[in-house]
Amino acid sequence: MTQESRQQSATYLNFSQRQWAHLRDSVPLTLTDQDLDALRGINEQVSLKEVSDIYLPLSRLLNLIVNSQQSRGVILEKFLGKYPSRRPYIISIAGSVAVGKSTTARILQALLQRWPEHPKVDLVTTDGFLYPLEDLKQRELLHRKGFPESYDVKHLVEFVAAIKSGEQGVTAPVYSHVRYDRIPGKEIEINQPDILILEGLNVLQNAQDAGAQGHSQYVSDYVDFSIYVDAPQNLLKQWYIERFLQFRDTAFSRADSYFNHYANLSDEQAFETAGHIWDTINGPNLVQNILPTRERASLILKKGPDHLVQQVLLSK
Ligand SMILES: Nc1ncnc2c1ncn2[C@@H]1O[C@H](COP(=O)(O)OP(=O)(O)OP(=O)(O)O)[C@@H](O)[C@H]1O
Ligand SMILES: CC(C)(CO)[C@@H](O)C(=O)NCCC(=O)O
Repeated sequence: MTQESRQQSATYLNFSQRQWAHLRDSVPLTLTDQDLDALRGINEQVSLKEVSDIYLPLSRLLNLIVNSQQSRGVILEKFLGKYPSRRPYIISIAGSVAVGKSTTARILQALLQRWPEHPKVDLVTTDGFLYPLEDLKQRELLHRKGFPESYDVKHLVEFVAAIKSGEQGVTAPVYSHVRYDRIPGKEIEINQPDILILEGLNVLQNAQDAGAQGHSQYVSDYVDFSIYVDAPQNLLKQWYIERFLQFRDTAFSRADSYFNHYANLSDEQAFETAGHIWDTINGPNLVQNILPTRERASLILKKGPDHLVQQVLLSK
């Protein structure tokens, strides 16, 4: 047994893909045609078998956990004589660049919204809290994009704290992968959701991390349930390069794309360029700042080839 699997078996219940898929059987869950259309719109590459084997049991688990928090509200109501103010349940999704955090987050949002008890599920990515590109350039942090120092952590924590305390009209900047920067003047407004899904590289970071020190509070202080999407590093690099090649043929050719000059790269040049960005930025960030936070997660989804989840680890 490796040190990694020994550590994980001490703190996590370990399910194979098949064992996990069975856990949805106890409550029959069916998807309507409308649900299926919505899910296909999220990412055509995700198979519906994957949705029902992996994400439906996960949405069932989350539904049970959120309900238990709502029951706690009822107990407090009896004790206090009034229902405590609404506090959104916060689920975070962490993991490497290109592991599929956004896709996982959007699938979960769609599935959780189907449960009658908590229809309002909002989704925010921490990408919006990266410093603007100009600031990153001035501070010579462009080659550190995604590292802890490239985020406005104070702003991010204030945002999450305001949502958790039940405030209305809480806003966040919006990031665009095409522009490679936040969109000037554009904001997302969050209004007392039942559940907030917060997705980003840095959501499990805290004061123990060398690169993330110097703050009095962290996002993880406000998170109720955390998910880490995991995959072997060779696959992550491959997925990053594949996405880069896809973008070269689509988004990069847009006039407002930061990577517009990459649109005409040959296959070989694009492969080289993406591999270099991975080896110099995203790979080192994964090893130094993201992977060390994995075992803090309440649940780990371990992916293999084709993005298929092969193992699920649930914190004991
Ligand atoms: N479940 C899945 N099945 C098949 N392909 C997937 C799945 N999830 C993600 N992908 C593909 O993997 C790539 C990365 O996915 P996504 O953009 O969701 O990752 P991310 O972790 O949010 O990345 P980033 O941090 O760079 O924004 C995309 O090309 C996407 O189409
Ligand atoms: C925006 C982040 C940091 C996270 O999603 C990432 O996609 C990124 O831009 N990384 C920097 C290196 C690169 O261009 O991939």
